[in-house]
Amino acid sequence: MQNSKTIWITGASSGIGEACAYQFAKERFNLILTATRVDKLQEVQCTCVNLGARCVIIPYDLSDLENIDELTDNALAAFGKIDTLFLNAGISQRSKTLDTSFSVDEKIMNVNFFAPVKITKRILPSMIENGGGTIAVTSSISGKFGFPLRSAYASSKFAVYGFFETVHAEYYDNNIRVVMVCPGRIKTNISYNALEADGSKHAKMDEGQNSGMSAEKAAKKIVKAIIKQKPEVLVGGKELLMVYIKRFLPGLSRKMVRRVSST
Ligand SMILES: NC(=O)c1ccc[n+]([C@@H]2O[C@H](COP(=O)([O-])OP(=O)(O)OC[C@H]3O[C@@H](n4cnc5c(N)ncnc54)[C@H](O)[C@@H]3O)[C@@H](O)[C@H]2O)c1
Repeated sequence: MQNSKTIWITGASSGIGEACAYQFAKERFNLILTATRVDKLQEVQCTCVNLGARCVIIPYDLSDLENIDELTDNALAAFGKIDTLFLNAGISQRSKTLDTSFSVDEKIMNVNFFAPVKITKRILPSMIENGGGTIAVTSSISGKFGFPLRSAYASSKFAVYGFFETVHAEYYDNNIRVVMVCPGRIKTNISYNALEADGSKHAKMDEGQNSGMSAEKAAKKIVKAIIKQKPEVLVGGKELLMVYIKRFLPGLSRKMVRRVSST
């Protein structure tokens, strides 16, 4: 039977977002999927429909902040309401702070932080009017501690924690629940699509990424946490230990991070 709930997932054309789309399709959510690549989104849509879900795609480049209100209005119109918003689209970085052009810093902040902020400001009033909703946001363990070659990326992932923990505190009484998704290393295209100092693509599958948890396994855990409206879900392998080392032994954490190879 069709679930009457609707979810909008950004970054649904590959990796974590794609794998989560299939899990939500199996749960019979109505799906709205956004990412840059139309052809990939169409393939994901086709699989979701075959799994029994209703699915609409809205391709969009989230580095374009100007037209986000229109994008959001289109997403709201697709099924008449959005119960769950999963702000998952993201772009990573592979360049040292001083080498990175400011336009790369800006692009990463726009896609990973300002686009989610703008979308949320447009969606939240309708969620409140409908009696509540869930906002899930993909941060990262890089949103808990700095990491070599990730100055803008880590900043954007710290920033979403600050913004969305605040949204949770402010709108809890309106029945709004925020789920912070915090992956460690998941085997996706993230390193391939990461930006170098000049904005070109890293275009490599990094060793650490390659040995990460599969997107499918991560998605099962993430989707369960979103449906149960858990405050936070950490997914990955032994790298997640760093979160606890940072919390309880910050000096040791800094020493360990300094020694990490640059990928
Ligand atoms: N893979 C990991 O190890 C890992 C670890 C921590 C956090 N994350 C986060 O998980 C999220 C998903 O990444 P992934 O690992 O699945 O990588 P991925 O590269 O496979 O997927 C990224 C998705 O975001 C979309 N996207 C990127 N730039 C966009 C833009 N300008 N406009 C619209 N969509 C855009 C892509 O089209 C794609 O659908 C990201 O926010 C990433 O930062 C991933």
